[in-house]
Amino acid sequence: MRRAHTVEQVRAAEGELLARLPEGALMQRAAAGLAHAVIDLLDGAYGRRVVLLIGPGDNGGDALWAGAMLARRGAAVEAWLVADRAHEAGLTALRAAGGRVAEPHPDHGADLALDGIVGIGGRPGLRDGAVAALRHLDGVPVVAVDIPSGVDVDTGELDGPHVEAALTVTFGTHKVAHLVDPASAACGVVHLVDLGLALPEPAVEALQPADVRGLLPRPASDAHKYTRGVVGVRAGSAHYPGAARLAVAGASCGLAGMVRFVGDAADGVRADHPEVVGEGRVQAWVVGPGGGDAAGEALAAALADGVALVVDADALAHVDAPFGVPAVLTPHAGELAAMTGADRADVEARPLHHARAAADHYGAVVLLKGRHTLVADPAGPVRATTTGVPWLATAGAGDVLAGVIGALLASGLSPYDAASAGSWLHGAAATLASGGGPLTAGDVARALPETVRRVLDPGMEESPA
Ligand SMILES: NC(=O)C1=CN([C@@H]2O[C@H](COP(=O)(O)OP(=O)(O)OC[C@H]3O[C@@H](n4cnc5c(N)ncnc54)[C@H](OP(=O)(O)O)[C@@H]3O)[C@@H](O)[C@H]2O)[C@@H](O)CC1
Ligand SMILES: Nc1ncnc2c1ncn2[C@@H]1O[C@H](COP(=O)(O)OP(=O)(O)O)[C@@H](O)[C@H]1O
Ligand SMILES: [K+]
Repeated sequence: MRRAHTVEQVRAAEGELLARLPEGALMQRAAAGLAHAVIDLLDGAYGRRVVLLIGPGDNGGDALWAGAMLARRGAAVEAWLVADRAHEAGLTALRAAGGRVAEPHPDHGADLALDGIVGIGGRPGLRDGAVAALRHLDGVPVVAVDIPSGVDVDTGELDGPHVEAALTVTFGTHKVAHLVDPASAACGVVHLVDLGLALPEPAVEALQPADVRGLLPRPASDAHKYTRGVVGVRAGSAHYPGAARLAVAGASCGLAGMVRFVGDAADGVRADHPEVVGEGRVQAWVVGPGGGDAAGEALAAALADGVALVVDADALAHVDAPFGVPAVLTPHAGELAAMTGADRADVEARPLHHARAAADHYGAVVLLKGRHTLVADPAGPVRATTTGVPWLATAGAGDVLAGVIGALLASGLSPYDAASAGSWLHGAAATLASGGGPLTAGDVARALPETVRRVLDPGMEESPA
């Protein structure tokens, strides 16, 4: 599991460790990890040109100490001080290693810039000195120290200018902004340097292949189709028959024992999936994709069964709070805005806030779709999905997602686990189907069994941030 903690949690954990370690030891660990990550990225230090952007606090201290290590290995290192003060011991170390301090200027020839403007002590936005210095670094890859300066660390929100990093090297644990958009999109690849912190339950977490492997249902040796769970799909309409077929395609990923379908598009559904049967008992319903005007009735019919639900698309407009049955609500930003009366732009700017608030309001798991989909439960950390590719932003992809989550719910996973593992698989299937190029929603559904096969193979590595 990738875990992300708040600034307050990090400060408390660091405080305990600082009291036991010699002064400066933690910063040395952080700076050494940072310098190694830079050397990896530059494929060496000797002869490379590195600019350090140095703010007033310990974040700048990390960058200065790392700069000193790079200078000792033969890099030409120049520190630009963008605040009214800078970490004294770090400055002394940089100078002693042959690095120099300079005013920001355009003729630096830098191969890379280190952003040590602010870390977890920073407020959103950047001050003028930092903005002016960054203008000279247009086109130069930036490695953010701990956090791309200017983002809101605990919410992942943006308010004013911020650094766009190619790589972020963080310390001790991930921070919320590394996982939650829009800030996480400014982090680039995120690399964690372990500091040995003892940390409490995280605020946000992201499943890794081993976590998904642990959650996925596997048929027992004496399994039959009913013990594996039956998922029902109530979807589609005369207007949107394709949504029914795509939701069924997701549900037919093989993770449940049987799929039932109720709706107008039964002929098309059976042409795609001859194994799909009609109305009957289910352990979970998927309601809403392409449901049109009949989505309210479909939701009422599914609710009458008293089983777990995935509520998507047109059915979301008929959800009352509190919802009262185990459920996953799967809005995109526009749908969540319509449900709660918020502005769509505000949902996109503050997805963590809105996902959490909606989960509390409805007393249900809310899966807010986006680049990093968020899964909020009324209790427990929010889960962010870091699998997937932008090609997945394609019509019908959400229908497939609803189907997969339904299959996992029917197999016995909790709404929280079904939503987060389903979203992870959906993103991973998109990456597999894309192979770097375009895809359709049907391609994502077809890639699901191979994605499951790969994740069940314990050799699969960590997913990227
Ligand atoms: N603690 C530890 O054990 C370890 C910590 N480590 C490192 O320390 C970092 C935290 O350092 P920190 O606490 O000194 O805060 P930091 O982020 O450098 O900010 C400093 C000052 O910046 C200012 N400022 C605020 N917003 C601003 C803005 N938008 N634009 C410009 N300036 C702004 C504000 O001061 P002000 O000017 O408002 O008085 C604020 O006080 C952490 O991220 C990690 O890198 C590692 O070494 C591992 C061990
Ligand atoms: N930039 C992006 N990168 C990766 N995935 C994305 C991005 N934008 C959207 N997605 C994903 O694409 C899917 C789109 O679903 P949705 O908006 O419901 O489409 P539809 O209603 O057409 O099925 C969601 O799973 C969402 O998380
Ligand atoms: K920084």
